[in-house]
Amino acid sequence: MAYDNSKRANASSLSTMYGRITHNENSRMMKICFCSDMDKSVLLNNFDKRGWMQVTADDDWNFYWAGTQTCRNIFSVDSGYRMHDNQIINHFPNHYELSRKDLLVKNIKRYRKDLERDGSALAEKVNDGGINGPKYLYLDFIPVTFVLPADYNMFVEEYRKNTQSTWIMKPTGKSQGAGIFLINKLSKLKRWSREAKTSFHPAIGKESYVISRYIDNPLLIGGKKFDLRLYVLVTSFRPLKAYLFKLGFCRFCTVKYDTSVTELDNMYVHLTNVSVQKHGGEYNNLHGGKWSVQNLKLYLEGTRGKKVTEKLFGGINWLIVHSLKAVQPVMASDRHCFECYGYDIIIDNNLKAWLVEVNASPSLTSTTVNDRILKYKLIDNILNIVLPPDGIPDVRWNKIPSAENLGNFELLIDEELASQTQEDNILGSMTTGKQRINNRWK
Ligand SMILES: Nc1ncnc2c1ncn2[C@@H]1O[C@H](COP(=O)(O)OP(=O)(O)OP(=O)(O)O)[C@@H](O)[C@H]1O
Repeated sequence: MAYDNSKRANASSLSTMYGRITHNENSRMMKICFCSDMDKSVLLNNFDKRGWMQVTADDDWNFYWAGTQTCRNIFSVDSGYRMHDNQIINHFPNHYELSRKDLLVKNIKRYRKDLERDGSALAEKVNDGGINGPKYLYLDFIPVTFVLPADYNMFVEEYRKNTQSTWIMKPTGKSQGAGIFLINKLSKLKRWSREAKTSFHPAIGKESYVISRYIDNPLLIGGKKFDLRLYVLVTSFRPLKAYLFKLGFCRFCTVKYDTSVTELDNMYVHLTNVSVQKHGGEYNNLHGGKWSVQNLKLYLEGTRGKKVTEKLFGGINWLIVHSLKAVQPVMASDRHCFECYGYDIIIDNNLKAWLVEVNASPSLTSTTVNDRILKYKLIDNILNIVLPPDGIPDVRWNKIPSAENLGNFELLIDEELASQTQEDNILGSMTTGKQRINNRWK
């Protein structure tokens, strides 16, 4: 879709009907015009409930729930499109700095290096005697990852340090488990490269992949692997303002976890994506292999204790905040934008949380009744946070929602409100005092 200013002129039919929405008394009577690339009931029902009117992208919209590509088009220099103060949109133009697997890793690695160079205590390293050398004490929350083909030689070096490790290969440009496979031998990677005609020679390779150390000791419940899907709303990157939706869920594999080599290609054992699991014979349509985060918390408090459970969830908040801080310098923090990210997190059996991926367009498809309720609430709560108290999109608003408008979201960080305090709180909920911080990550 191409955008140009002439389209804004074409939008006059609606503008004259309702008038440009401005912050005067009349505006309170006016309808909000929304545009959506997605035909999802959880979205449309929410807009409908608010009495909003659907318009096309060529009209003068106030609120756009767009696909990532549409958003990039709108912000592209070529489009010449200028948003006015009463327009907001659900993506940051370069969200891919966080949501593309290779860029996420690159940004986190750079963030750690920058902190290290600045002598920050956050970049402290510890030598746990492992063959892989010193680890970051507080920022070791992504599995060791390389981008292929660019980092092939570095990967081989790492692989040779421990040839017993399993690795997971993921194409950077795909989702829903497509093209993912596990390897436990370099020869398997080489064979695949030959068969797929994909060269891992840095100068020749075309499609890019990430290869990550496979977390082979996931926390199992009922013998099955699961990951967490958490929703994080960012309303600004500079200053950073982020909220965590408390109603996340676990997504379970349908087949019991099994590390034997014969099961390495069995994706029902290893990949937690619903898009993969729903094709399995064991998939349950009623609960969809999902469990609420609240249930997980109760289960962990009962089986492992309250303290370690709190520490785990503090650690999750910590990794979310620092993944956002890692992309903060490179994100175009346009005031018209907000974004709801789907965080995929795996917990290992030592109750350590690992960030697997961040999705910029988490699925709004509902696979179960509970799913529909949850996603409807998610959208409702997002709207309450991104809209000023009078409900009219306005980029001049200070983006400080009232406590009652947070709904099921909790504030993770608002650098404008109290920069250090919240970070301390997050760290504090993981542990208190330096010594205990050290213990946390040992
Ligand atoms: N390093 C890892 N260790 C263990 N399991 C992993 C690892 N990376 C990914 N997985 C598993 O593979 C699944 C798919 O990985 P990932 O989410 O990165 O890919 P995707 O296909 O892009 O998924 P999505 O549709 O969520 O975008 C994860 O949900 C998780 O179950």
